[in-house]
Amino acid sequence: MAAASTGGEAMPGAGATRARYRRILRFAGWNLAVTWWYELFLPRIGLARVAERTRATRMTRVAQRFHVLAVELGGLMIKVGQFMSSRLDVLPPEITSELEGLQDEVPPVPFPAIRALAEAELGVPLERAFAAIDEVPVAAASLGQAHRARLAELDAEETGLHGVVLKVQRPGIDEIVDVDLAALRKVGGWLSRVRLVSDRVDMPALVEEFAATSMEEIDYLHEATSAERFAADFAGDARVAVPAVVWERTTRRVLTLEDVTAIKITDAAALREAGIDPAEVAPVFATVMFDQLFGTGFFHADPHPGNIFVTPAADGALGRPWKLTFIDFGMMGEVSAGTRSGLRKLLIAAASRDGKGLVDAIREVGVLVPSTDTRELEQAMVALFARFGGMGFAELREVDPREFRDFAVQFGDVVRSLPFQLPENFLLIIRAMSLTSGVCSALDPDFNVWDSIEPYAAQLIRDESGNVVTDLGKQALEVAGVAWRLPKRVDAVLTRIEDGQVSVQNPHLERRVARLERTARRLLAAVLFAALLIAGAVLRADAVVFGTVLMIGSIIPLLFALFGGGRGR
Ligand SMILES: Nc1ncnc2c1ncn2[C@@H]1O[C@H](COP(=O)(O)OP(=O)(O)OP(=O)(O)O)[C@@H](O)[C@H]1O
Repeated sequence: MAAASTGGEAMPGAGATRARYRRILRFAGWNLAVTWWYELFLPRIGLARVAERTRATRMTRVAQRFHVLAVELGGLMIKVGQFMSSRLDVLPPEITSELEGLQDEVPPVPFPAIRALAEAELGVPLERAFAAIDEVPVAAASLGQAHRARLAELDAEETGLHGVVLKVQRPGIDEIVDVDLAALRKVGGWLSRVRLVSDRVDMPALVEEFAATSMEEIDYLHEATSAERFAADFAGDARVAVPAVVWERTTRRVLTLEDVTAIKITDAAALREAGIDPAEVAPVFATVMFDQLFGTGFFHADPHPGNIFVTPAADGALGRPWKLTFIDFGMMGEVSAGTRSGLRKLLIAAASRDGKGLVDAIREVGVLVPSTDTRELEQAMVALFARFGGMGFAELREVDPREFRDFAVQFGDVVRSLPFQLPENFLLIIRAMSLTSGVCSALDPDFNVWDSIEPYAAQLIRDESGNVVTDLGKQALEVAGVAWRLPKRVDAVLTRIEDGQVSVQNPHLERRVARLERTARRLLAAVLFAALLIAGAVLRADAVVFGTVLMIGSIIPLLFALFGGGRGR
């Protein structure tokens, strides 16, 4: 792309830095002024219709201009674009879909500049550190680029590694990030003085959240630590491999990792050639991802096909014929204990068709601003359960799909009118889930990713019943509050647990918990339905892809398991 000249620029001087800062502010200032004119001034003089009529075109144009600016400036502006494209909860679809395609469209840095930076960082000439380096990068991104290399003999002996991949940051990226963050803070300050924005988004917090992620991304020591944490989480697990970090050749700006190039996970032809059935990879991949989300709580938030290899075992030495090898630990997410507790409540509320409880749980998860008036949302939830909640599988099949869609659109309006803001870790979870689901369907179109979640939902229910047993005093009232609405079987068990009739030692408890687990399958469907519908609605029913996919996705588990015969045993 011709405009990409400054994206690859090395070491900006003070003049260039100032120019960059001014350019970002000019862009933001101009677009804010135009938006103010249309959205605030025109309605005041009775011309609201003009603002409405031109809104979609204006938004598209702003996004297109930002796209050009981001590609031209590189640095954090690309990340800002990617970040905005994922904020489907707060930004209009005209902006998010235009920026969705914004990839790292920057040219690679010429090798001499990469060499200079790597040598300054490592403190030795590259010839001493490496036996060979491929000067043509494997990949070039806005913050750094990757080169294949071979370790020098001594290092190779010490580490047992030969082939490595060397990730080197773009020279001057620190200064660029500083300038970009300073400009963003300024723009964030402007925006937070606009009521329309400050009512919906905590702008300074959002900028700081973005700044923190960006600072982490330009710290390769952080990525190396994440790689090792992820490796430790799966230590001894024959399904997963992680490249080793060559710490001697790693600094904040240079990351040296074992070269683990293997078969790209979605390369069906190569998998078959290696004697691996792609359909057998899908369930393993799904479980490994859910183990992270529901088990360790530390998850890979960017599991796109380019970041996962399938590594065939040399002569079956791995204990299984192949492994999944993850790379790129720059974007990791965590599922906190608070989130898990909120999700548990969501599960119970959805299962008990408790619209108000569901809204409370959503609030607890931190998705709704505390002062929000949620009556309309509660009504929508109640209507949702009233309309579809009591139907059998056969009946649901008879429902005209347009009715689902109409309901979703109507529901979407209610949700959109609320000050929703998905916390960053939720966006990462949704991102990880949707990438996982995409990879799985590429591997096996018949594979139902929701099947793999069942055991985890069962575990959540098990945890919940554990809480009831161990923390009776605190929980009893709360549980009693929802228990009457629970499906009969769950209700009976919970009541007995509450009454102290079932103790931890009680041999019947296991059986009862096992029954709860089976019931969880039904609960799961309800939760997935509600959660995905909410997510879909929050992410806008009218967004070209994501929202719609989630909306449709939300119907599937509902049809599939909520009232599906035979699954509850
Ligand atoms: N350990 C490794 N073994 C083999 N190839 C690797 C390894 N690490 C990185 N690569 C290659 O380099 C490319 C870029 O690496 P990585 O994804 O880590 O960088 P990035 O700058 O975070 O890129 P992005 O965020 O755009 O995916 C990968 O797509 C892969 O082709």
